[in-house]
Amino acid sequence: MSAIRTEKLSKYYGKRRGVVELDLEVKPAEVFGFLGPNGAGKTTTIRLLLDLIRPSSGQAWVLGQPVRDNPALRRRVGYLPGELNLYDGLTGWELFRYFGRLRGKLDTTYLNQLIERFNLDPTHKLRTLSKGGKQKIGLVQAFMHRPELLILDEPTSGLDPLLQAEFQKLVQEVRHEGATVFLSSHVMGEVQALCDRVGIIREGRLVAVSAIHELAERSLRRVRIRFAEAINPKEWAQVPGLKNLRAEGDWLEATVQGSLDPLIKAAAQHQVRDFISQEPSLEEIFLAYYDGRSAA
Ligand SMILES: Nc1ncnc2c1ncn2[C@@H]1O[C@H](COP(=O)(O)OP(=O)(O)OP(=O)(O)O)[C@@H](O)[C@H]1O
Repeated sequence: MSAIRTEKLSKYYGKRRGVVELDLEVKPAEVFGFLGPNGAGKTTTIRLLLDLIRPSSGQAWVLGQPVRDNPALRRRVGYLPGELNLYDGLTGWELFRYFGRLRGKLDTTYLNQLIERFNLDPTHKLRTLSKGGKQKIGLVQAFMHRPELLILDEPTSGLDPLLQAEFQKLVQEVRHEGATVFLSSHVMGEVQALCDRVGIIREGRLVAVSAIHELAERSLRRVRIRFAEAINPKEWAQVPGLKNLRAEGDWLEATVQGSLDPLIKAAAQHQVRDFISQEPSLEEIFLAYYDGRSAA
């Protein structure tokens, strides 16, 4: 059984494209990252999976069941919406109690643990909280009933680095307990740190699904190294994986495809003053992906 499956799932808002013929499969107990630029269709997909909006055509199944008109299924799923504004008039506690009642039971021990881990004060009304404060409430309510599947829309947006790390730990824990996590993001680093596989959506269409290590192998990085003395450009032309190489005086710049290891080993033969490696943007990852395909 798949944790999530969609078959030719499409959604149009009038004539506007939401998502187009999406065939998606997420396996049980995997962490799946759904990656794409703004407006690509991530939120639309998530809302379709939760039956919050209806598809124009196609079908979706969650935990082996059709999502349509299936309130029992919702209790088995934890959902973090992109925006929690609907509940602005409630305090954190009120929101947790409300969701606890909807889902039938409230494990207060686990809830209190989560509140502590996210360093949360649930006594304030949501409208008075910062974006990060609301995000913490949203995360706690998504995890608090130990759902079998978590569907999280941009889960770390607004979280400081410490809480991002706490979130990553929590995801790994629930996954070890057998839960599946589906999360959307437009930040490559977060997806790389957390996910087993990633699907890339662009203009409403799923353009690639790949294991995270394959994506990293294909991705490009811009590297700049400054040495203690002038270097010989010819030496660097031999290093595998370097493209767009420029070597002048005491510095070198190159685009590296895949592993940085050969370049680092070559650089280690000299005295290095500075080393800058830029994470590729989503656009560069897409380009590397397409380059890889056309070369294959
Ligand atoms: N209620 C709506 N009415 C009309 N068009 C919509 C509606 N919701 C989304 N769209 C359009 O559908 C497309 C996909 O939007 P969606 O919000 O799913 O993208 P996203 O990948 O989640 O982007 P973001 O990262 O900005 O949240 C966009 O072109 C958007 O303008």
